[in-house]
Amino acid sequence: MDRLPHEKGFHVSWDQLHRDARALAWRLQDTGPGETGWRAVVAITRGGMAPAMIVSRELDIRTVDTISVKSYNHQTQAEPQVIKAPDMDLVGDGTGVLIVDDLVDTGRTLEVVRAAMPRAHVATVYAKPQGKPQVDTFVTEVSQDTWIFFPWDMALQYVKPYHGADD
Ligand SMILES: O=P(O)(O)OC[C@H]1O[C@H](OP(=O)(O)OP(=O)(O)O)[C@H](O)[C@@H]1O
Ligand code: HPA
Ligand SMILES: [Mg+2]
Repeated sequence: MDRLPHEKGFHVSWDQLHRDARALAWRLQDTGPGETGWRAVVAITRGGMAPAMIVSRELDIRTVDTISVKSYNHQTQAEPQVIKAPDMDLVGDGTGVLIVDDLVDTGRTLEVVRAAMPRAHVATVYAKPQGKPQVDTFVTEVSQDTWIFFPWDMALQYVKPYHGADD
């Protein structure tokens, strides 16, 4: 958590992520591209891959591609760049394509992704206020000063009991 000073932490377990990604799929059913269905899911690597797997399973979308955006040069935030594009013959201008990421924070990643596929539908599991305008569908909003910790970045560990903690 060395990027920004965040006031709060929101810790997401695998179980919670599974439920929230399923809730996202549930929402997307009603906002989908109608009878033709989604043509493909594009996951934004790497955080979008686990949610994209769950969403594509729930919506029975078998075609899944990836896009990779690099936003940081070591610790310095730089102009985000697409370093791995999806198959452009497949995704075209994004019509019928569902883009999935774990969260939107500032929205800079999604700005770049949207520029590549302007007609795609963008979905994230979590959203912070600054990035919300970049997202079409999301499940849970957290405040801008909250850092979201994902299960792949955490481990179970021992916690001292309250009793005797000050000894
Ligand atoms: O809205 P933004 O401010 O652009 O931030 C959101 C992006 O940042 C994180 O990815 P990161 O670039 O850390 O890479 P990762 O998915 O490989 O962890 C997160 O998974 C989003 O993709
Ligand atoms: O709150 C966050 N959690 C994890 N990764 C992130 N990348 C940007 N914001 C976040
Ligand atoms: Mg990411």
